[in-house]
Amino acid sequence: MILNINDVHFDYRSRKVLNGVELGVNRGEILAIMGPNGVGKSTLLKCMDFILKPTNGTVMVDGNDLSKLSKQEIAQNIGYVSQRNEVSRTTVFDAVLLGRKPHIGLTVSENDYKIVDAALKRFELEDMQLRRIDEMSGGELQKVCICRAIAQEPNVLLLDEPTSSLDLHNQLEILKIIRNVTEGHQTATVLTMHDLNLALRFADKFVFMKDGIIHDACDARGVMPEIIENIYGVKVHIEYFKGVPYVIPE
Ligand SMILES: Nc1ncnc2c1ncn2[C@@H]1O[C@H](COP(=O)(O)OP(=O)(O)OP(=O)(O)O)[C@@H](O)[C@H]1O
Repeated sequence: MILNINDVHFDYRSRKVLNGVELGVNRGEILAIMGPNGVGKSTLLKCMDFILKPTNGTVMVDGNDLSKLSKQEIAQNIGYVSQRNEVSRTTVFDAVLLGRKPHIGLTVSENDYKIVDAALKRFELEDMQLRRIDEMSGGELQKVCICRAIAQEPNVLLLDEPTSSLDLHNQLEILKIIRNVTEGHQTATVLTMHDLNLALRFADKFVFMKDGIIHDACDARGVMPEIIENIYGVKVHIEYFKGVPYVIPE
């Protein structure tokens, strides 16, 4: 496993949010963290990147305990895109180049520029590369932030609701890129998402959070109506179309 979370606890002062989370992700896999609002999905992603330090438990990346790594080593291993994208006055090009920061020595290399150019092309952002990110739409900015994380070339990519501002075309395109990168580079992606059907289409594994722990873990075919009802309190049917399961609320 490239990422292993063992017995992770986290409290915001007296408020207990994570209460012994266990999960693992293999190379080449996309894992979707599902669950209702406020259950702790974003908190768990932040603990996986040590933006928040777990009050107990370990996060292991590629066999390394995150608590023993420097900030730069963590950034070489883990890329994180927040649910709330921060806006500065930089251009799209500079914002994506920032993704190379953990790898850059004294100067930016030809290889760094090559990786940035390739990422911009992949995300169809070349024509926008000189635009300022504080003048972009929510969806354009979300694409730039994911593009930057891909240019970072991390072993593990953490994405908090990566498609929340994207139109249908961009949702599918960005998730295809994430799938291709995860499989092609044999890295791992962990994402949170509220759209069950989009997650069922792109993720390999699912964990459902409830009461601060992972309540259910399965692959797409293991997602049963009982799990959805138990987690969200909504009765659903699951139908298959072209081999992909779809969740239909009653
Ligand atoms: N900085 C903070 N200080 C105190 N409590 C917080 C803080 N951030 C989040 N919380 C609380 O911790 C709980 C988990 O929040 P978190 O953002 O991890 O949930 P989530 O599952 O990602 O929710 P959503 O699906 O709505 O994005 C919530 O009850 C939230 O109010």
